[in-house]
Amino acid sequence: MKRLIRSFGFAFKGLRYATASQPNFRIHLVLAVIAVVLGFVLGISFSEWEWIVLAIAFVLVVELLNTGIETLTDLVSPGYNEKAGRVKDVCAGAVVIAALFALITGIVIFLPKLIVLIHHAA
Ligand SMILES: Nc1ncnc2c1ncn2[C@@H]1O[C@H](COP(=O)(O)OP(=O)(O)OP(=O)(O)O)[C@@H](O)[C@H]1O
Repeated sequence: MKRLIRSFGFAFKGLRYATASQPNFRIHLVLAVIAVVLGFVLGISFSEWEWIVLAIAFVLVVELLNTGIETLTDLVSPGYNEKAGRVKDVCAGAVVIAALFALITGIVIFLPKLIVLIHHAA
């Protein structure tokens, strides 16, 4: 049990580091909060919540792995190295794919409901 609590402590240290050092991670956290608030306000269904939670977790996990690999790359190759650059570019590509997935999920779920809401308000 003590080991488990210690492991959670390290994990939270990693999350704190990513939040403090990565502006992109903070932006994704803010967008996640906005998506959750919109989910409650628009009263989305259970299966829609599943997609939103999946999209949020997917983006944050990919962003964390990107941060970890970036840090490791800087450790292994502090100077200029073409391959180090390629590693970071590929990881950045993974973040873009995850973010696009989340954006499309958000549009598919929220946009029709927002349009109905705006029509009712007008
Ligand atoms: N050691 C290196 N050798 C060659 N090119 C590098 C190196 N480090 C970074 N680069 C290039 O610069 C780009 C930006 O790298 P950087 O380390 O600044 O990450 P970043 O995009 O600022 O990431 P983040 O904003 O998530 O911290 C990389 O995608 C890569 O193309």
